[in-house]
Amino acid sequence: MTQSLTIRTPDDWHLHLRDGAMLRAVLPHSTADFARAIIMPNLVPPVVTSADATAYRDRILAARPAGSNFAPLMTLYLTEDTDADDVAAAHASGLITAVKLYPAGATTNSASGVSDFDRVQAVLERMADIGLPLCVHGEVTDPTIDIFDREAAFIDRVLDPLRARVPGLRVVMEHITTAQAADYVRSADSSLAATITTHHLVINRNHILAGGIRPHYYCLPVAKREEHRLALRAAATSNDARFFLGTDSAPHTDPAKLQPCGCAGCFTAPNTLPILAHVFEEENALHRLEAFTSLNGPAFYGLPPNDTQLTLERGAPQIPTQIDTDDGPVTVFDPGFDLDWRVSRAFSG
Ligand SMILES: NC(=O)N[C@@H](CC(=O)O)C(=O)O
Ligand SMILES: [Zn+2]
Ligand SMILES: [Zn+2]
Repeated sequence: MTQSLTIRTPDDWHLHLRDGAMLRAVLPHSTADFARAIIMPNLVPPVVTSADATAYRDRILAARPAGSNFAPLMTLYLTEDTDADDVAAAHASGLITAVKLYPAGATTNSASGVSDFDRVQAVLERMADIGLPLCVHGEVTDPTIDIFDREAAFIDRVLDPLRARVPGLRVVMEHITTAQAADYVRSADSSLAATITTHHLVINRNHILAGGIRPHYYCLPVAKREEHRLALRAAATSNDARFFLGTDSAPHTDPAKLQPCGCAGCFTAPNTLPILAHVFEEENALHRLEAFTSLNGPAFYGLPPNDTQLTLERGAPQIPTQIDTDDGPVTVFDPGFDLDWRVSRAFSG
């Protein structure tokens, strides 16, 4: 039985850090295990301009624990009024790594997102020209489409036409939850990739709804049938470079989750690596964990992999069930099984 595994330090290609007290409380849980992360821009108000991104990046840098070199890779929130010149300048200066597309109304804080795709065509064409990736929350917002079908419908109705209208645009389908999304990524060329979350490798929709409703498992896109979870496991452990980790760690306070209309999001930053080691070991794919967490993402984004290392070792990790923030407690995602891998802190700085 493998007792330890040393890999290049992972990156998180989809992370919500929030702001203020929440940022200060959750950030150390990412800086402990990850060297870089793509920072989601769905603050209230959203991170829309390069000036917004500069200010947010500075708040993140200021909130890092002493000695941390964690690098926030900033994104801009695409709106129908986004200025292509501002985006191009933010890319040229190295400020941003991607632009994020939220269909208006699809998820948490997406009201400023896109309804009329004609209005973002020029920005997308400019992004294709300069090689700046578009990260996509891939769900249709048509209320007549069943929530469990919204990702698959998005591929046919929105994403495939959009990619055809903007040839060369590099796209990341974020937090994929279906076999259809994994198949679509495989069917495309290397301009298309996908992030897969920690929790979607662990739960299916029964975990949310059977035997009582479990708000802490509610996230968007909502977890689907078991066959889709298995398809995501197959994709994540396949060594296909188009699939990589984006935790979508999305903290909300317990009062915000545990109410008649609770918020969507799972907080997975503290225990993602122990959970992934468990999942990859179950799939006899521990030797492929590094590609998923540390190699495929940098390759897609044209960045070098980290030159530092992280060691996972056999043993129960010390992970709180809940963390305290000045905004209220935040519950850590419970995988529903005992963890037998932990990050070795012996050599970490
Ligand atoms: N995934 C979620 O359920 N929630 C995210 C938004 C998102 O990534 O869609 C959040 O910001 O809380
Ligand atoms: Zn999303
Ligand atoms: Zn997210």
